[in-house]
Amino acid sequence: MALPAPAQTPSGTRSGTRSALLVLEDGRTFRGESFGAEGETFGEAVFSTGMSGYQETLTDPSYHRQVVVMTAPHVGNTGMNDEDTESSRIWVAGYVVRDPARVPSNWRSVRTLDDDLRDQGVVGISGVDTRALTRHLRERGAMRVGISTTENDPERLLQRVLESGEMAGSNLSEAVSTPEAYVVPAQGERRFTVAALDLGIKSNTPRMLSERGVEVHVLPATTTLEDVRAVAPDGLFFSNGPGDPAATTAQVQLLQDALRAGIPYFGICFGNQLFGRALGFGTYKLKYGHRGINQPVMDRTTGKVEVTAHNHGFAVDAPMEGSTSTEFGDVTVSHVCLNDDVVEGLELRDADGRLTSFSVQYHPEAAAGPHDAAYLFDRFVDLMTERKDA
Ligand SMILES: NC(=O)CC[C@H](N)C(=O)O
Repeated sequence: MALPAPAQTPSGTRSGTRSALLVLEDGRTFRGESFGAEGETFGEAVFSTGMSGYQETLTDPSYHRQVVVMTAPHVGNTGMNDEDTESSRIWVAGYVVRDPARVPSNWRSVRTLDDDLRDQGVVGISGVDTRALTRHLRERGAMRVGISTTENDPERLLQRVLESGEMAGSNLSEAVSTPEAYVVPAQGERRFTVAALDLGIKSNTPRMLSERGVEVHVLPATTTLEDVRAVAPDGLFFSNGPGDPAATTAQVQLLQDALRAGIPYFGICFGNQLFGRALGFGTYKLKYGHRGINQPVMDRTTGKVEVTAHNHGFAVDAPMEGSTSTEFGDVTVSHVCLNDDVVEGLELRDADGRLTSFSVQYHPEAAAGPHDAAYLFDRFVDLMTERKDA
């Protein structure tokens, strides 16, 4: 017997009755219910395996132009709070969930996930078999997708999906970067100054540097070497960010100039890919990428395995064994993903074998995520300390 419909929707829950359509670029179609804003959206369909941290995922600028499919079946259970956002807004182009929380419950929750998606105009879909969708993306690879609450015909939506932009070849850094430079002060005594290029930076990165006595000058993506020098930095940092590293040239040149000037460098994710390109390696698109908070990585310099947060669809193509000599020094692959042997870190050493710069493909700032890799911020501080003492 069918249950009687509730007399009214309890406050804070989704209305969720309008139907929504999802069409992948190879024609596979899913039907579900509208979740978040109504309308139509397009992007690259990717899946994230994180069982928590949806607020940090949604607000990570690296997801710009991507439609995120959550493999965790229940999403929104702890609502949205005012502390965990990784930037000023939700960046995902669309959101796909199986079973949204009807009543969020957490002492910090101030809004529902549905409210925030709707208020920020982010189109989503719920009630989708996210296991089937994820398996499809895993087998066929990441691809373009459209979600619509206004179109009922899959063929017509497919046409628009095929007209939408591809991720490969997209340069998106300037679309997400800060328009103006700003400073995150060091906590306690200021020990170092770092110039941090914002290519889509997450709030937790300057926070983790500032906790280590670093004054962080967050600079726009269009920054020149003169702007970097004006900060008189002890180190240069390039953040995570959206888009195809192969479509980014100005920042690669800036990094090469900074390396020639002898400024120690640390890069995260997109910052690892641009470091790879600056050193002369290529980058390539992974079939479906790594997105989640439990990816095993080995630090080959210590042999230790860490459980890490990932969000990348591209990777650096560098030789796993031996070192490669470049005009900047000798490069080795310092970290590797134990799931699929993808390059997860690079290390540059001078002729005396001293570390001069390094980067990782994953997220030591890990918000949300395990904090196994936080030691990398200490490694950057140690590198700047050695430079200062030298
Ligand atoms: N999180 C990131 O920095 C992502 C880097 C790049 N856009 C990729 O998808 O691989």
